[in-house]
Amino acid sequence: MSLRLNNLKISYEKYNVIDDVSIKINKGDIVSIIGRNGCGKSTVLKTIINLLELDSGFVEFDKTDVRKYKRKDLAKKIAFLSQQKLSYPDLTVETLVSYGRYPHLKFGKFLNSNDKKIIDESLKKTGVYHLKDKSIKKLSGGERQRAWIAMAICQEPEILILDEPTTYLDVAYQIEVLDLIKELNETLGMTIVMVLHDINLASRYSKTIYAIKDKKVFACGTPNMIVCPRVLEEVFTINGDFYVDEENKCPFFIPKKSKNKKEEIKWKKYLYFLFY
Ligand SMILES: Nc1ncnc2c1ncn2[C@@H]1O[C@H](COP(=O)(O)OP(=O)(O)OP(=O)(O)O)[C@@H](O)[C@H]1O
Repeated sequence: MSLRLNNLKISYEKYNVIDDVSIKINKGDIVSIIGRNGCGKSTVLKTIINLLELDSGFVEFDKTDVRKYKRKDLAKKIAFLSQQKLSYPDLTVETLVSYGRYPHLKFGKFLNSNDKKIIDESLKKTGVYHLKDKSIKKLSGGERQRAWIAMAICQEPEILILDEPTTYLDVAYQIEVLDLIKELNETLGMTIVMVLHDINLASRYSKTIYAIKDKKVFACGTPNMIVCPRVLEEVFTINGDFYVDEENKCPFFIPKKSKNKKEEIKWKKYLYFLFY
């Protein structure tokens, strides 16, 4: 398995959002992409499954441009979970998870006993087997996220792509979902690419982090190389106190106030206007 994003340049109509981004993902890696809101993280993820037209550059999976794959063939290799939507279809967990088998079905064929076995295994691996007959509308946030992940692993992908998998989850569910993702990486050798907003979680769960700023990769490397004063000041205009998480062997930090004075002044003016 090899995945390379090469010198990507991407625009929405005339508005350029990514100027020159290259990312190399190795088999078995856990890669997180971090950066400020609107810097283009989701845009970059979408190019991996050929959802967007590129101005220039290319994405290569197993040495073949993803634009040359049939959508169904790509879906057998790469599963993509977009940011959680606020409305959910009224499906049982089992039906939702079974959708993961569709890229593997031949035209006009139904799920066979092997597909059903894979569905059951996916439900069990993600700890939602006991919920299989429940509507996904009636699940808690953490359970629902696990059900979506079950659908993705039911696809039996080599790469799992997750756009902010911890959004809307409380801290316990965030850890639960990321522990599950780590376990999938360790036990099934699944390569993980995700966008995370929480830098401490990215530090704890990633092997490699890419930080995006000004439409480019500002820095990439191990958590030790990225979760440091210079990178966080440059990318997020924040500083903080940095520590080592001895148990998880990674850096973590406690942020302090924004260093961007101009932004602070703008907000103060706005609050003044609202309240006086
Ligand atoms: N379909 C679209 N049409 C036009 N502009 C878009 C579209 N999707 C995203 N954008 C713009 O492209 C920029 C990058 O968006 P993107 O969603 O990739 O950022 P992000 O880093 O994932 O943001 P966030 O952290 O807020 O989720 C933003 O300015 C956004 O408004």
